[in-house]
Amino acid sequence: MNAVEQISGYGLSATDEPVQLPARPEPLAMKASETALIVVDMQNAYASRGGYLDLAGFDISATQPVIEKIRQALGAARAAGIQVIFLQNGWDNGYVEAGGPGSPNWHKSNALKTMRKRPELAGTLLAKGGWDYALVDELAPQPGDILVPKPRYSGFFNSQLDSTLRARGIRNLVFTGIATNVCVESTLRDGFHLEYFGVVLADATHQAGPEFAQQAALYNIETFFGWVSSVDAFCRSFATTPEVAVAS
Ligand SMILES: NC(=O)N/C=C\C(=O)O
Repeated sequence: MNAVEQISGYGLSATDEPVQLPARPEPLAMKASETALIVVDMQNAYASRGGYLDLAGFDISATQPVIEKIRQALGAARAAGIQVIFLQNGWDNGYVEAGGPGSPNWHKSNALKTMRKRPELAGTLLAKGGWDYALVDELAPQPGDILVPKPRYSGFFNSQLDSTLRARGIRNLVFTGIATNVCVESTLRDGFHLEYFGVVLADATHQAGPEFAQQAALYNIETFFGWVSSVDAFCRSFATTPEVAVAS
């Protein structure tokens, strides 16, 4: 699918008071109506055994808890009337959108390199319409969510993400997904330059590569490009029912 798709459905919640999201290096004030939860590339390619990252030799053994954390964040976002946007990375099944040897993407994409090394995989990795490209079953888009296809690491490049956000008055982007150090960070950085406030829910993300890549990405985001928070903090901040105090 090439076009942005909105699954028919829900509207915004009645209350739209600003909340203070606990975050590093400081809390961030945001209104639900000006905020989107961005789910980056939660496709079989990045989160499932037998998907692209796994076949290319990256460790994906810790992605299941990330899926569960994203599910929690999605529940809180939808209940609070926060727009949910899924990014989906990949190309047509002839790989025209991937670029040929004239594109750095052709040289750096580990999916394309893996298919060149293993010709029996040709046409399978990140190809629209295939299992590898599909979102993981646990995170199927719901009515009201928006699906934005993208052909490069940054969700803002050659996609309809920016216009989709601006048309809705959205200026805060809450990031989840895989990989923290590639598509999450690339999208958050481009968002920074387009004047979006970017927050990563760290426990709802996972790196491609060693653990230090996760820490480096989070350090960069916290220090230069945005804020770092957690799923628990996000869910509590936007909870639609007041918490009941429990006596200890
Ligand atoms: N979704 C991502 O962060 N992707 C990382 C690598 C790739 O797509 O080759």
